[in-house]
Amino acid sequence: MAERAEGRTAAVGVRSEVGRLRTVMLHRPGPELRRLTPRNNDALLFDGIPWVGRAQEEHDAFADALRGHGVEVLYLSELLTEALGVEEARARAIDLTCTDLRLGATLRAALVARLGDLAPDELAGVLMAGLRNDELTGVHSLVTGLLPPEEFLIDPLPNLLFTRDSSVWIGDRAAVTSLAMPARRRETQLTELIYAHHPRFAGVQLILGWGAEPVEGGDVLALAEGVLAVGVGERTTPAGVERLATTAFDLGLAHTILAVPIDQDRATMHLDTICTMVDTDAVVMYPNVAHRLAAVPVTRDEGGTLRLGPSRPFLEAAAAAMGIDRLRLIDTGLDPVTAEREQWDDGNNTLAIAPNLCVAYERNVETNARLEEEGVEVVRISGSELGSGRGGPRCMSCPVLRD
Ligand SMILES: NC(=O)NCCC[C@H](N)C(=O)O
Repeated sequence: MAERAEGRTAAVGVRSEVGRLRTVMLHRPGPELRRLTPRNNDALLFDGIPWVGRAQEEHDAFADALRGHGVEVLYLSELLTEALGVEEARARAIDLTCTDLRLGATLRAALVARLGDLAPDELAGVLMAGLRNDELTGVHSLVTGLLPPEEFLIDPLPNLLFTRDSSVWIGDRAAVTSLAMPARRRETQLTELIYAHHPRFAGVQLILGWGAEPVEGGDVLALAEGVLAVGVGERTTPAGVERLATTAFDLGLAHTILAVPIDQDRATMHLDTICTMVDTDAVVMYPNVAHRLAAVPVTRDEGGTLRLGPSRPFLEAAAAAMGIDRLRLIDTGLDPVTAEREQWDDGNNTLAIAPNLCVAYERNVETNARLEEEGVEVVRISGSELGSGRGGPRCMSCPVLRD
């Protein structure tokens, strides 16, 4: 529980994937998406050039669907702007942004001064959308003179949309993650500023932190109280799992971590691209991997040493760690081609609002139909533009409070 500045108490904490969702942090896509071009979209981890206005409409509908189910929606950009009203946060933001070695001393000094003159909302805007060389007028340095006009002096962060990855609540702690891909690394500086300085999160203790062994929130599933599944693949590394496990055990936040090796592919970049929970004892999973997904239980012995158990089929290992007889697999039963198409379009990336109630992209018609046949109510949202960044409803949401 955290004390708000004005003395009221803001509830925080996540101990489940499916407990009723009370508060969530989203990021409404903004000017940072307008930075995407056919020349930079691959490096910026988008598979196309989204129509920004339509992406915003789709995102507004997503947020409305959540509010319609009683969920409080916090926006990352608003939290960031408010956090930057705190002088210490502002100084740190400018300092971190301007350490970039591409800048050189002269330009760095000029940028520090220029950013220091901005109001909190303007500064937040630059931190999110970046700054092109030709947008910095009136500064003459060797670096600005030699760099092409379209070069970014501060990189844009179009993947802020995927708030799932840049922080994750484990119990009542906010874990600031450490993102693997260069295009996303700076995002966690912003989430750290929010949690460290926004009055809403006063008193919340942070764990992990940016710039360390990679752990991404999309790989972390809170299967049950004290049990986390953590994907190990393109993003979260074995060393990241070691740090997460050590931290969670030290703080009594978990007793078992299931390390789940996943293919090192873009299509399966995070565990939540192939498996999400839809009930306290049920998951929906990409059928093309369901038969071979395995988990290695990580525990700690009394001497404090991390211990790896034998690798077992994921469902078995998860049920054992959760202390239940069986973790049900909602088998989408799709033929491999349809399954592959719908997985690519984040059909398995559902966001639970409550047990047996989830948000999913409408385009994954067959996966959604199977979920409904199994008694899971599906709130459908459009994601034709949002999906071009390869992320679905779970990726686009960071739960801050769940029952
Ligand atoms: N949890 C998720 O799977 N997040 C989706 C992240 C998509 C983003 N374009 C990325 O490549 O990191």
